[in-house]
Amino acid sequence: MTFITQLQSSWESTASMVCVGLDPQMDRLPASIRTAGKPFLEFNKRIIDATLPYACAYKPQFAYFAAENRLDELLQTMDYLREVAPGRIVILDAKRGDIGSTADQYAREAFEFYKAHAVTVNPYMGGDTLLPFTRFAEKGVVVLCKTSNPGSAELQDLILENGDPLYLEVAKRAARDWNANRNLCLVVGATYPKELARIRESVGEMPLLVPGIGAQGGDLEATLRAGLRADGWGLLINSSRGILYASSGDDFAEAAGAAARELQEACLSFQKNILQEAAQ
Ligand SMILES: O=c1ccn([C@@H]2O[C@H](COP(=O)(O)O)[C@@H](O)[C@H]2O)c(=O)[nH]1
Repeated sequence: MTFITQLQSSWESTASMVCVGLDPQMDRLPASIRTAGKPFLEFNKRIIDATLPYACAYKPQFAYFAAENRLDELLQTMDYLREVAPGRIVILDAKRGDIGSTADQYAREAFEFYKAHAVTVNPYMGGDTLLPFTRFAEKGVVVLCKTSNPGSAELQDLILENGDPLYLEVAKRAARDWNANRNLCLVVGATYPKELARIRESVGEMPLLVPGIGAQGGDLEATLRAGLRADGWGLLINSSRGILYASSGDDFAEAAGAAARELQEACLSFQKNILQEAAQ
């Protein structure tokens, strides 16, 4: 099954567009988990179990595991997700990008070693550096386009000779030139709904991974209005800290489940209103 088919099936079967970010940070884990033999794995398992009914996707962030020398726990988290969440999409957020020969190794790492359904990549070295990823035709390649951080305008909003900002050129090339295997998705921050609307207009039905809801303060309704497709899907709404650290106590898993549920319900409620308005 291709990534796009899997993603569509995941949206519809879970009735959710929520992607739970797995960004375990040692100093934010509850004391009872911090002392476990494999604290990141233990934490992730509890979070996954609690959020599973409300999530269509999970996004482990590579840096959190690498910084603590806990990549074995990332691998075990990936195994656990395959075991308990078979219908969910797993995106390895590693933001890879390098010359082709090295990118080949990054692609093998994401798809063969970690067995992710998709990986995030940085396109700013050029389209040739995406090929090692996109040649895995069944896998998803999630290309940074307009990122959520406050400084993303510094380079991504630079105006080109054709009058377009750079991020829009990236979106257009993704839709026109880089998507031969129909396996691309773009990253667009929820902190930039106007830009999100311009990107949606340029890329047709392409799925968009949208971080920035929760801890970064993105506007959920504006995001959905800007980016939902006519079928009511098309967006993966990521929240990491807003779900993982909804409570710092021993009730952290219940609190994470409640936060994921609240986000899922808010998405569905906005989705319903937006589709109803479009039908009028
Ligand atoms: O533009 C981007 C691209 C990636 N991210 C990643 O998403 C999560 C967001 O975490 P929150 O705690 O929900 O803010 C994190 O893993 C980032 O590395 C992003 O935020 N913006």
